[in-house]
Amino acid sequence: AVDDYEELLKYYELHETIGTGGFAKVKLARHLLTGEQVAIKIMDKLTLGDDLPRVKIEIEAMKSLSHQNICRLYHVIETPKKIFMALEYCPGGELFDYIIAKDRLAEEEARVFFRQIVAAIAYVHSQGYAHRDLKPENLLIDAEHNLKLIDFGLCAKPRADIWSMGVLLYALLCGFLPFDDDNVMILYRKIVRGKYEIPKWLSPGSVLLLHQMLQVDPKKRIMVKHLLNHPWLMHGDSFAVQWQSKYPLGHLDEDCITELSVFHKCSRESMADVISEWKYDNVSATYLLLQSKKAHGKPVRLRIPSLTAD
Ligand SMILES: CN(C)C[C@H]1CC[C@H](N2C(=O)NCc3cnc4ccc(-c5cc(Cl)c(O)c(Cl)c5)cc4c32)CC1
Repeated sequence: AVDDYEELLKYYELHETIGTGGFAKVKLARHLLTGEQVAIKIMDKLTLGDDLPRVKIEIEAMKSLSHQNICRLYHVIETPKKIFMALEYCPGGELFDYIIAKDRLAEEEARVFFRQIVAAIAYVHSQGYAHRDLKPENLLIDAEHNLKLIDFGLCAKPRADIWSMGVLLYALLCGFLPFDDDNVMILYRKIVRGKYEIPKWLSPGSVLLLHQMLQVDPKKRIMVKHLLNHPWLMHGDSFAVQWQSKYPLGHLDEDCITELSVFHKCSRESMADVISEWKYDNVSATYLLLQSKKAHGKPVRLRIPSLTAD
């Protein structure tokens, strides 16, 4: 249905499909005003069926999550038949494929990635959410080799992510899962039994941390706040994990407001008021993509629409 794409094509140039999620297709696109690449997650409401509430949950959660290790939502467009989400593009693909390609990661590289995962989860929990679907497929690698958490379709208010982070750390360090089986009942029994293989290459520090995270009894598991300055994460001269967001929603960037207010021929105050409404329309997308350009050392400049008509 071309008319469903009419609104999207006002603001983006669509390119090839770069991936498929469970009930979504993800296409590469370019935001016309800023020239920045984005990933457009395209969902058909009819085929979504009972999964529609899950998409609404993901959208509401992502609107309030602004963090350097969480895939940023820029724009939401809903038409009679489709839902489009313009998201931060991550050219490095899935962490899952990265681990497979390298067989397993050295402890130093695993530590750098795991600190980013702990920062993302500490931030998500500070906003009152739990991701609840943490796995290597849901962590993408951006252009600067940083991790970005995606797929908040299962997130909810309670907190339940520590054990999953233990499985993630095990996968980073070992290249395979601590509990695995094709038969789901056998897998379930392995999980509740809580016993897993400890390969010879694991350091004593990592064995201890895994033990503290993979406790079957939730009450015995380490808490996120104790992870932030855990000896394994602080190994060497590293400092505690800085989990706070570098881009809090409440703080607006002056340069981006200036460029937008000049472009829209309005005052900086009224531009700041419009941005602060966070409608996740093209104003939100343009502001966030200008902020991203600035963070990557690119000029905070918009393109004149007539020149983008080519
Ligand atoms: C669980 N897996 C199978 C799902 C796949 C879906 C395609 C993904 N993908 C690529 O395949 N190539 C490159 C690529 C680049 N930038 C992306 C940015 C955002 C998302 C994204 C974000 C959210 Cl929040 C979300 O919910 C979903 Cl489904 C996708 C995917 C990207 C991507 C990788 C994970």
